Amino acid sequence: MSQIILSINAGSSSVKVSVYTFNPSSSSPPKQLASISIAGLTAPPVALTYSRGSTSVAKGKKIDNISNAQDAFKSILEHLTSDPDLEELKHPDDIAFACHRIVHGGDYDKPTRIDRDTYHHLEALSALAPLHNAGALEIVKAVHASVPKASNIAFFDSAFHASIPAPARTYMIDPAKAQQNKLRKYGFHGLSYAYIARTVASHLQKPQEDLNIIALHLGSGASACAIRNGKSLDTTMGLTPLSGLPGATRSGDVDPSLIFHFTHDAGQPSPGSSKELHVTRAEEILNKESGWKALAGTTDFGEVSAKAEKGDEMAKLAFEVFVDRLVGYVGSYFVKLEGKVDALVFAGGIGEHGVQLREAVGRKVQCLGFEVDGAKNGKVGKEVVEEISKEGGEGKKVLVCKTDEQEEMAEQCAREADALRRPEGK
Ligand SMILES: Nc1ncnc2c1ncn2[C@@H]1O[C@H](COP(=O)(O)OP(=O)(O)O)[C@@H](O)[C@H]1O
Ligand SMILES: CC(=O)OP(=O)(O)O
Ligand SMILES: [Mg+2]
Repeated sequence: MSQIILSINAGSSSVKVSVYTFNPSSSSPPKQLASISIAGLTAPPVALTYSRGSTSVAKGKKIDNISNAQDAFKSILEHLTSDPDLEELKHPDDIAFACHRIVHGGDYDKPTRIDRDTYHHLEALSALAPLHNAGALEIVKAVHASVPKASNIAFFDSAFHASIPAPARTYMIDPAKAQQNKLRKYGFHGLSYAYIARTVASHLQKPQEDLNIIALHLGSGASACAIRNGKSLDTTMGLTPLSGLPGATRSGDVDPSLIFHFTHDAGQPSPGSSKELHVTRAEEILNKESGWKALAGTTDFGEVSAKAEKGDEMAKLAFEVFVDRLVGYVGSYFVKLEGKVDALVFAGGIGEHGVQLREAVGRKVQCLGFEVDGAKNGKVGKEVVEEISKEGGEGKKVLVCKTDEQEEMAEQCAREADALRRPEGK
């Protein structure tokens, strides 16, 4: 009999949920029934978008009285269970699995059922990533209360990077301190990179074990990943999602001593800090008050690109800083992969929609054998993976991949459903 999977992706300012059905006794992949999101939690208006199959039911509909991830999830569940046309999901008890994207998974390297012990482990881990894990854990609590029959499964954004070798994941600091405080590179966006590796291998008709790519996940948080033989070899985010590339509100890499010249309050708790959620002023400035919002005044990279084209100096600078850092990592990863690269892959909101960004990066990495075709770049369609490189060339492809973290969780959940399901009576 078919079962329902709810895939929940709690971002810093939005909650996205996709609903899937799958048959545990068949090997067919899960089928998406509906997709719903509430965005604008940190910068109102709060807006709901809902589609069922190919029907768009609501797009950016303003909703009131919601300001946190937990309330957003409750409202989403209410919308789904009260939609008369979503016949497979009439009651919370119809949900067999609730999949949660947890950004920081510490040493966890695979999907894990959340029981009392794992929940406490995850709470303790939040100290390493207070800005990223807190919303997701709030939703785990809400699901536990309102969907009591579901098996809750944690999918970690860091798990895909468990294969990064020691020289790339070690910081050159006192090893005893590093071990004691778990200070190392973890890496994030791993669900997205797992999806990219799987779908790009299939597009190139190669076994995933033979796939070598440089993948760029560019959304409000941005990172790059060198993938060798289908596994993560290195990535730009580190102990937390702050390092590496800049983002919408994140600085990316800076000299670590910069913050003491920026503010004398660097180590003080930020005004938004609470007993449960300890965030310093330094973390707040570098995570929430930097990036292209600081330089160009907007978190929307589409707007940065449009303003840059019209000659706005600060938007142009923000655009060029991003390109500068991106091509630096592409060069570095090209060397780490010893030049054996099947494709450069753009993904995430900016990777999918940023025509100017892809063109600008393409121009600078041409020396490595990647050539972006202007016409193809301008008309990327709806396929999961599309080529934007020139025919012929040196055989190094440039691709755009419509990555989907919710679908990746549903796929992995369906594949391992028997092992992940909650034992009877627990
Ligand atoms: N036309 C566009 N050109 C460049 N960037 C765009 C365009 N449209 C959307 N974006 C960017 O995509 C981002 C959203 O990407 P997404 O991967 O969904 O982000 P999130 O990290 O929130 O999951 C937006 O914040 C915006 O910066
Ligand atoms: C890990 C991370 O930065 O996630 P997001 O891009 O969704 O904020
Ligand atoms: Mg994202």
